[in-house]
Amino acid sequence: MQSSAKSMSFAEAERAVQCRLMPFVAGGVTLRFGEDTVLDHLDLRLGQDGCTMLLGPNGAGKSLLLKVMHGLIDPDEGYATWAGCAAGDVTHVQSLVFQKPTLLRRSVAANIDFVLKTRGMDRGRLPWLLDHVGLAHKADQPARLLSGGEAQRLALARALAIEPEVLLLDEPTASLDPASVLAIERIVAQARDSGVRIVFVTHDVGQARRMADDVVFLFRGRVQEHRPATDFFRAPASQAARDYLDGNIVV
Ligand SMILES: Nc1ncnc2c1ncn2[C@@H]1O[C@H](COP(=O)(O)OP(=O)(O)OP(=O)(O)O)[C@@H](O)[C@H]1O
Repeated sequence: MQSSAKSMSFAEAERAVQCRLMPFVAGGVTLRFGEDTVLDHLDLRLGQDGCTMLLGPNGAGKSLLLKVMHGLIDPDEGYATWAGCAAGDVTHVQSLVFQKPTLLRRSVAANIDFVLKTRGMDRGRLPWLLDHVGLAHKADQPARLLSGGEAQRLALARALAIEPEVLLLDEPTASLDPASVLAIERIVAQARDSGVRIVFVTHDVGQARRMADDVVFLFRGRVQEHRPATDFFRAPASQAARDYLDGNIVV
């Protein structure tokens, strides 16, 4: 029998390693809490590859948008789809990592193994995952004894354990020291290079410059700008983005 790889054209083979969940398309996404409209007719389209950095001032709606993308919150109006599928139907091929990881009161290794087991993944990947995030030497240590940076690396290992097509990151390096920040960025960049689509919320403009392929700038629940990173950082189009990058207060 001919192998499927051999029967594919080059273009088909190239498509096969791309993320099958893309594009992400949001149209008219509106979310209200009482009188407050926190996402306001938000439109967004994310293409096939790379790392999208989601920037914007406090309260702009970045975390809520990630939750809508991950199907944790249904908008009051509008739609959010991944390759045409409702966000809530594809959570099994997405991982969401928060600023403060919630770890099980077990060993480092058991935290990862739990995910592999419950998701029916190959448990033989455990040593590779531990090594990949630089925690092999801490495998048997209780997870609660990890430093902040190590705990976040463990959270990333668990997120990667399911072999996600999309990795959503909500300020994963806030409050980490520079070396830990770079360690996390390296792991995320490797995931991106292996075809995982990344959407990354940060307030660290240096990090955004290092990591971004494109930038979505959110302001008052709307997408104010969505542009290639080089264009955005060279000449942000909106006053709000200019103020944000200049460190002026924009609320
Ligand atoms: N459960 C909730 N009930 C009421 N208001 C909420 C709720 N969750 C979020 N909000 C409000 O929605 C707005 C957007 O919140 P969100 O957490 O998405 O902001 P953000 O851009 O991630 O901000 P930050 O940079 O400070 O993390 C904020 O004004 C917040 O107070």
